[in-house]
Amino acid sequence: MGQPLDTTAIGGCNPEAAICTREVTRDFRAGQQTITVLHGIDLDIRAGELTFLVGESGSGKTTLISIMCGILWPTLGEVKVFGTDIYELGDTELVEFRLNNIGFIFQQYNLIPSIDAANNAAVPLIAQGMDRIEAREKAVAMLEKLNIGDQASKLPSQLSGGQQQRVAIARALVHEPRLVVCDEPTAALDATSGRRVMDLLREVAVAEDRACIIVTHDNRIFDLADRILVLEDGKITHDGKDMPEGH
Ligand SMILES: Nc1ncnc2c1ncn2[C@@H]1O[C@H](COP(=O)(O)OP(=O)(O)OP(=O)(O)O)[C@@H](O)[C@H]1O
Repeated sequence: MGQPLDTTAIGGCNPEAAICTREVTRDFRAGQQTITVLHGIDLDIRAGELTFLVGESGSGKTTLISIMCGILWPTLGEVKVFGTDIYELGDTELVEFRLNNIGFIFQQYNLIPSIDAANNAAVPLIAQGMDRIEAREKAVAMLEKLNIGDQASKLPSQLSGGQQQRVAIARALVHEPRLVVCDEPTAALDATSGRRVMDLLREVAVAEDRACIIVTHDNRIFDLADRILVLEDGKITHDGKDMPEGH
């Protein structure tokens, strides 16, 4: 943990890096103008660590994690996830790669309103082809770990915001993906529930062959990071175990 990776290996990417970005740039069109949101990001995310990505609103955090998990194409640059150059994959292969390797927790929970909490949490397992009863059992077990097992049969509309967020977290973790990417996973939670979510992320998402990236503004959990990256105006300006002075 904490050792700098040798970035001079194969194509600039160390084969041991869980995620490797090289010269990742992302532009958006705004009317007649082009705005560059990410400026040539070079990063190696190590397996076995909780990596936090922090930065002011608009600094590009969501854009960067979306690129890292295969849902937003970079304008330029290369992204490897566990050695796979994800933007070189065909559409179907990319969907399959995401399904089998990546769990997302986004700020919008995107739960399916017409099915209950357990079936929402079971979605990745069912998409992978698991029998529905077995998938539901695993989903309920994950909801129990998040302390909302008693809400398993409720529709999303019958749950509080924090409970809906935990269903979304259960859905992201239920298939034990190798990469878990979270945008503000504790923002809607009280301190105790937030700690529980972080404990679960460490349990499920941190292992020798797994990686976890968390975008957060929540200074209650900064002490739980193994590594903190600060993004300012689309550039990484800090990379260390602790927050930089003045933040
Ligand atoms: N689809 C888009 N079209 C145009 N501009 C966009 C688009 N997506 C993001 N942007 C712009 O890119 C910049 C970075 O946005 P991004 O959401 O990555 O920032 P962020 O650091 O995650 O912010 P926050 O903490 O508020 O979520 C912002 O100026 C935003 O307006």
